[in-house]
Amino acid sequence: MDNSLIIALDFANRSEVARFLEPFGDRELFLKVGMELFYQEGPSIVQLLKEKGHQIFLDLKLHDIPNTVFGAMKGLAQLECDLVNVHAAGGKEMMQAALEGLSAGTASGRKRPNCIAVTQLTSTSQEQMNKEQLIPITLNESVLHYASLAKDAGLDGVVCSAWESVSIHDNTGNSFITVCPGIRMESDHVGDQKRVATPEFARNAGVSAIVVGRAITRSADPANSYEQWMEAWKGVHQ
Ligand SMILES: O=c1ccn([C@@H]2O[C@H](COP(=O)(O)O)[C@@H](O)[C@H]2O)c(=O)[nH]1
Repeated sequence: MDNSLIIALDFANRSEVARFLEPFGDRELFLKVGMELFYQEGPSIVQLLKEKGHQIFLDLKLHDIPNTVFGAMKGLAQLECDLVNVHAAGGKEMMQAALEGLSAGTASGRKRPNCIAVTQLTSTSQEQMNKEQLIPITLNESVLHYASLAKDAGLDGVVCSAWESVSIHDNTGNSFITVCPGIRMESDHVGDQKRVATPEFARNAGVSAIVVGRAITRSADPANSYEQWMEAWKGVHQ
């Protein structure tokens, strides 16, 4: 997990994924399969990508009653992904059920996937949280609260913005994973993201892994773009 750059495969189907991955050749990557791709292609897309040696973050953000999340995670565990997630807003009991489901579905002798909780989506602003979610505290406080809840539930880390990573690590310890989307180069379009940060900022904030989607997937030269992102993220020439 440490210092990974996870590419968000926000594509509609496997043909688009194959076209995107073609220029990377045999390079083994850390790939995120989210709702768009999974709902179209189902579990077989995960199996296909794993057979090619890629690590997988299955980003389905489960949020339901504990019993349902238990059953869903038990099934998802059989895909043997590296990382899965839930929404912390589902509560501590739901997060514990997610872990129990993962353990129940993981074959004996295998390590269960890491499980992390979304705190506040990186597309959420302070104003939106206060006015729409009616949470009358600062966004940073809300993120820290959800991170503590996730830690108490036994989860391995959280999804947050790079801006919150230092305070989360201060509160929960450095081994608690912070996975951060909303990463942009200075010149990139922010789009629908609200809490954005550059890869350099994320590195200096001790972020465990960054998630990069459109800046790479919509690039005219994705393999070259990936190299540039890796340089910016790691701070060295690969
Ligand atoms: O809080 C969150 C949780 C998940 N995401 C996901 O990350 C990528 C970001 O894509 P970009 O194109 O780099 O903006 C996308 O798949 C989201 O579903 C997030 O952005 N924020």
